[in-house]
Amino acid sequence: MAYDKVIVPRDGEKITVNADLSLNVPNNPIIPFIEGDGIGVDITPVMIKVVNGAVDKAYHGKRSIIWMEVYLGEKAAKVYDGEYLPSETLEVLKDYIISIKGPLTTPVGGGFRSLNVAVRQELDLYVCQRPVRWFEGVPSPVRQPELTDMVIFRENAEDIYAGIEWEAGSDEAKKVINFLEKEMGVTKIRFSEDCGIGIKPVSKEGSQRLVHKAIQHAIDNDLPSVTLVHKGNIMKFTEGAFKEWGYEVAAESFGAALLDGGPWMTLTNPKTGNDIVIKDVIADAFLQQILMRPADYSVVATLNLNGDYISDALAAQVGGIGIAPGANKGNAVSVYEATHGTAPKYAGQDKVNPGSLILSAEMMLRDMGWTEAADLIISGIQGAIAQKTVTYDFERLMPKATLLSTSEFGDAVIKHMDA
Ligand SMILES: NC(=O)C1=CN([C@@H]2O[C@H](COP(=O)(O)OP(=O)(O)OC[C@H]3O[C@@H](n4cnc5c(N)ncnc54)[C@H](OP(=O)(O)O)[C@@H]3O)[C@@H](O)[C@H]2O)C=CC1
Ligand SMILES: O=C(O)CCC(=O)C(=O)O
Ligand SMILES: [Mg+2]
Repeated sequence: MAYDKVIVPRDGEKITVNADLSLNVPNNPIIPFIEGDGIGVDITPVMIKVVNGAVDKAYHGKRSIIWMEVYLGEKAAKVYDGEYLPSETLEVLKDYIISIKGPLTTPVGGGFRSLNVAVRQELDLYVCQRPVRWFEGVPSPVRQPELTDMVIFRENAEDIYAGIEWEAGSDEAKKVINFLEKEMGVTKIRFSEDCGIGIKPVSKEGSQRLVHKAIQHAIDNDLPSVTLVHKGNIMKFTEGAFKEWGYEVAAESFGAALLDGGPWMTLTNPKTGNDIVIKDVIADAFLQQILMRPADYSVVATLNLNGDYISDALAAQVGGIGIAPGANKGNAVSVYEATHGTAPKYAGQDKVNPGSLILSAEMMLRDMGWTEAADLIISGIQGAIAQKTVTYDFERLMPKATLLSTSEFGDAVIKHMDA
């Protein structure tokens, strides 16, 4: 298929999806990439170099990734005459199934709030999967960072990220407030004259498909628990319902039974025979417990806003968002991306840590079944950190470390791939 601005390489093939959602990955898959704004220009080429290095080392030319640039954000606005979110890009991301993106700035005054959120919603990438693990030697603010080993499953399509809100004083806000007061009997809007209004949609279907994926991940990876994190004591019909629907899907789809009379549940992992506990915790208590008792948590399933906060908080425990990977996943299509943003003050300085995007690519390779290349990336990162050859974010906290630039760190990762 010919696109308007995207040049499809001749020497690659498409990844396709089977009816059971498994992937057919050719030996020369075309993978679309989005450079990203801000530090995207620094980290994306380094990620590509590291991935190519791992694939070459693992498969000696029998497999290779054929990269295809597609455009979103500021670069798209240049290529597509002012369009930040070209429909062609969304089409390519859908057609090619697996892709990877750098971070994007939300344009000031644009018609949408966040391009990143827009991509997730347009492609219905309803899972934001963010693993949090510690690499030996990474500086951490906690005493035993090795105890933090979790995978966040953040709902990615609903909640306040739907962007349904009206500015204080606007006709729309007044209209909604009027409706709430006159027709819904609401008496608790404290200052109704100057009040912004936001709506938080949370559905049964949206909650259950997310929790289903989280439980399946625990089964596939033989993990001991899935924790539903919510603020259901305050937001009963959104966050509270998420919890109820989560337990319901555990019982109805996976045969979970009440543990000691409930509400916690347990199920037997059909693949290993081990128990998986399904439990829940209120979000504020959870933020305390991840510091005090991180070993109690493994898979975490939560709503969109909680997941956003929890992602950065947990990343901090294992070294910060310089080393926090992620993936946005739908039923077939996935877009891999780091947890961090565009860090504009460092843009173009060849300074920041490319680890988050490299580890996002490592997740991508593993999901493609290219585990040998994925393993090499892990050993390369471990080796570079063990030698204390790191970027500024680690170097400033690590005694006697050698400061590397973004590109030098990428080269160090490649150098240590055999380690
Ligand atoms: N998915 C996405 O594309 C996301 C986009 N954004 C967007 O990014 C922009 C900037 O957001 P902001 O709130 O500043 O958050 P950022 O995540 O961009 O940066 C915050 C801080 O985190 C640290 N940091 C971020 N990335 C790295 C890295 N690769 N290596 C080392 N340290 C890193 C830096 O800390 P220090 O100063 O201590 O060195 C940086 O100042 C906004 O427009 C926001 O909307 C935000 C989050 C996600
Ligand atoms: O899109 C944005 O600007 C922020 C998104 C974000 O913080 C996240 O996905 O973690
Ligand atoms: Mg965030």
